[in-house]
Amino acid sequence: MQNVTLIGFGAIGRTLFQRMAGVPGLRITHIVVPPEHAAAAREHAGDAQVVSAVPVDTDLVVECAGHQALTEHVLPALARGTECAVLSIGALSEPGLPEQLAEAAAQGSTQVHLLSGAIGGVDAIAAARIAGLDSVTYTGRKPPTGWRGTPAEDVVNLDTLSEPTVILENTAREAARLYPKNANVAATVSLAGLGLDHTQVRLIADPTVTENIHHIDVRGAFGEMQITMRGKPLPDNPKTSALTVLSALRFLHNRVGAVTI
Ligand SMILES: NC(=O)C1=CN([C@@H]2O[C@H](COP(=O)(O)OP(=O)(O)OC[C@H]3O[C@@H](n4cnc5c(N)ncnc54)[C@H](OP(=O)(O)O)[C@@H]3O)[C@@H](O)[C@H]2O)C=CC1
Ligand SMILES: O=C([O-])CC(=O)C(=O)O
Repeated sequence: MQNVTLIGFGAIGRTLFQRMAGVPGLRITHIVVPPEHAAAAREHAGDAQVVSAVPVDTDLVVECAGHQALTEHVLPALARGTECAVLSIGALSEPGLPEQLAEAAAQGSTQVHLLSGAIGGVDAIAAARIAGLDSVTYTGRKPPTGWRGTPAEDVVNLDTLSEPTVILENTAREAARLYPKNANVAATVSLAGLGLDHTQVRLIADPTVTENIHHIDVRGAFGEMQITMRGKPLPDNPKTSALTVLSALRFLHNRVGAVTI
């Protein structure tokens, strides 16, 4: 039995926790939340313990909390030798953080896994990179509700928007800096491919759609690839596609399955 600690108990953490019930070979034993959320989290945590730090004897950590959790919890866990899987990939746009994660994992002789989250095709981009990539572009399109609480509110009036409107056209690094909760896919695609400074990103607020739509165009020595994902958002967080939870579940299933895919 592998003991798993979740960091974060928001839209992803709660859904993942519910879906993990009954998965053989794995159990979520601890959930790390900010102290002010501890009482509310205990109401939904079942037998898992709600704590403020990752326990030293956990086998595996899954982060679904945000930028701060990477420095506060993931770096020390890796340095102690605990394997970690990360969903807040947008946070890796902070200069130095990818190197810090790599150094902490090396110090602990373990690995940090950057999960594919809301997007598919990360395996293909990372494989194609080996032979050389010419261009990687990413377009993220969400309904106006998906942009609430972000700098998009200074660019357009989300309440009255009547047609698709580009709110950012820049590099993946700039997209992740300005829209950390909406540019995880941009950061993932970049880290698999040409890097944050060489991946072009367009973010669009679109009142005509109800899904989170991710489109990737990749060209290189391998050929070409175009992927469009139309992800249904989680009911608790319109910024987050439901597939993100499933990508973490896939990772966990692969930890214990005799065959991994
Ligand atoms: N890789 C991908 O494709 C995707 C990644 N994500 C990322 O996954 C993460 C979780 O998303 P989601 O569940 O939708 O977000 P939510 O905002 O619903 O939940 C995140 C929770 O983590 C808590 N939290 C923040 N900091 C810490 C910390 N240091 N330690 C423990 N808990 C903390 C938050 O508390 P509080 O509200 O008080 O801050 C909140 O309760 C986000 O970073 C998001 O950007 C999301 C979608 C796709
Ligand atoms: O669709 C999602 O789940 C989240 C998203 O756009 C992103 O963070 O890039």
